[in-house]
Amino acid sequence: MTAILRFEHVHYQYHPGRPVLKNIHFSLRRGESVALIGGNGSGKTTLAKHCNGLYKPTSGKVYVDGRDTASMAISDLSSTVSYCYQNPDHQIFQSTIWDEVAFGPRNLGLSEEEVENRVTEALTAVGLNEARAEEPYFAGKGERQKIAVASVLAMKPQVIVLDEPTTGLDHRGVTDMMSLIEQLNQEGHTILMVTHDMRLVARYAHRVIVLRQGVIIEDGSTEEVFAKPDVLAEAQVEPPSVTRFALGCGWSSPLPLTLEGLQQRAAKEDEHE
Ligand SMILES: Nc1ncnc2c1ncn2[C@@H]1O[C@H](COP(=O)(O)OP(=O)(O)OP(=O)(O)O)[C@@H](O)[C@H]1O
Repeated sequence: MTAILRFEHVHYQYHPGRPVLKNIHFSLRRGESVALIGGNGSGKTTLAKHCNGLYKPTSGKVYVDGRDTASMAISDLSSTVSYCYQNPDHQIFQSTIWDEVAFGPRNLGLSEEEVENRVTEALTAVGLNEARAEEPYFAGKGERQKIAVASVLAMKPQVIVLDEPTTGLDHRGVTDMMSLIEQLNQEGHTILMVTHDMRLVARYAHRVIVLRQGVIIEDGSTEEVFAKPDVLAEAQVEPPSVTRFALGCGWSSPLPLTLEGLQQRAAKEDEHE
């Protein structure tokens, strides 16, 4: 797999002398499903907003499909990588659901027929095609979240960056949203998901990047990272109960965890909820 997104020694500060991201260096390969985790204020959203050029590094480089984001507009990058806001209300601004989802494809200069096709496909994927004429602001939180995801889908980006996509959703909403994200990944989209929900990480991510105070302190396969409770504790991340269960059995670290085992147990816990 080749790199579709590459951070090279990225530093970022909102205020001089107060760096929020420090020497961030990693690549995402095509088709990966990666979770970005860390405690509150560790820099996850700031990092995520660099992926599509919303933020430009204070120093260092971000490359999207080999192109330096520093010299590109968000609109030029949006067909390759799209960022889905943590709060859908930061993203939604049109008066109907259809217009909201059509906004991005229209900006790409596509024909009205192609725009219609993409909107229908994206709204169908999130189960909202019937509601296309409604006003997004009257939709519930789960539906607004889906509208925001549909808007990203309609751009057909190769990389989808999702910032806490399940926040505020009920159990059914979380299951629907995660099934959709899993399906997109299986169709070949690269996924980078910011989340505090370690059970979702155990079930859906193949790789985990751990941030602490703006520094990547771990980057590895999900089973490798969850086998390091000391790293998770350092990052102020509560390990999923599946790894606590394994630790409780007295297994020595590194734990004999497999991705399949993690996924199965996380799925079982979901069913029992
Ligand atoms: N617009 C801003 N201006 C100034 N400082 C900011 C701004 N946005 C975030 N910060 C600061 O940057 C640091 C990283 O914030 P960020 O939101 O990226 O972290 P996070 O890991 O996503 O947090 P959370 O899990 O709480 O969403 C925090 O100290 C935060 O206060």
